[in-house]
Amino acid sequence: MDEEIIRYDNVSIVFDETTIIEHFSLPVNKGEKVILRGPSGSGKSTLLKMAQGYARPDTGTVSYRKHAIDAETAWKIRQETAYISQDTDIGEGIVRDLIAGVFTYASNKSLPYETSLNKYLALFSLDEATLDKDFRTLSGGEKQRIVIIISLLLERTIFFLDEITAALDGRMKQQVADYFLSHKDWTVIAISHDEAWYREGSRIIPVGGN
Ligand SMILES: Nc1ncnc2c1ncn2[C@@H]1O[C@H](COP(=O)(O)OP(=O)(O)OP(=O)(O)O)[C@@H](O)[C@H]1O
Repeated sequence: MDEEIIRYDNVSIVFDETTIIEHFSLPVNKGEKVILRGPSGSGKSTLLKMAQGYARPDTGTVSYRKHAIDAETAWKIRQETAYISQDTDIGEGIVRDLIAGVFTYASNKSLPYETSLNKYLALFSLDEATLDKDFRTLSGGEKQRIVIIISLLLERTIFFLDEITAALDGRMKQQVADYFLSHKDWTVIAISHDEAWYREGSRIIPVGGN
């Protein structure tokens, strides 16, 4: 039987008296690859934020594994899912130290991330020398790939991806999209305008007026 991960049920949200999202409904089952497509300002990022409890609908409900999202479930969701955005402002310092810092948190401590790190660097065409650079000196595309790698090292299987390939070149857009789309068990809700995400097996969901 299909295992429901996220469900938007008749969700509406109003900001500053403007209705941004109106009567949006979408069930997302385990393993589905959902691509949200819509004009700028149509509320795509807000929908992803709702799925992690960072935004609340004015009417309707958003559920995670059949439980309406509230403060308690939001905490659990953030432990179990990964949100990656195109905002790569994750801090300063040497890349290797930044990555190590993520794994000093109690909840991530048991993950043997070092064994996977080199595999991901190679997969996304980053030199090992990148680890010894100051994060601030990396290009936008390099920063984006490091942020993606950190999320992958956390070994989550539910991903909310907000335009994560926007700063990458054509070949790398494809490489990253392929990686997320190819894992059968992973549940992915991605916002992207890049063609790399639009392919057989992806479920394209229009948001707003398109
Ligand atoms: N917390 C907030 N308070 C007020 N307005 C907000 C808030 N969050 C989002 N908005 C507004 O809601 C609208 C939708 O924003 P959102 O970022 O969800 O759109 P989007 O479809 O992801 O846009 P883009 O494709 O440009 O990233 C925008 O006009 C934004 O300014």
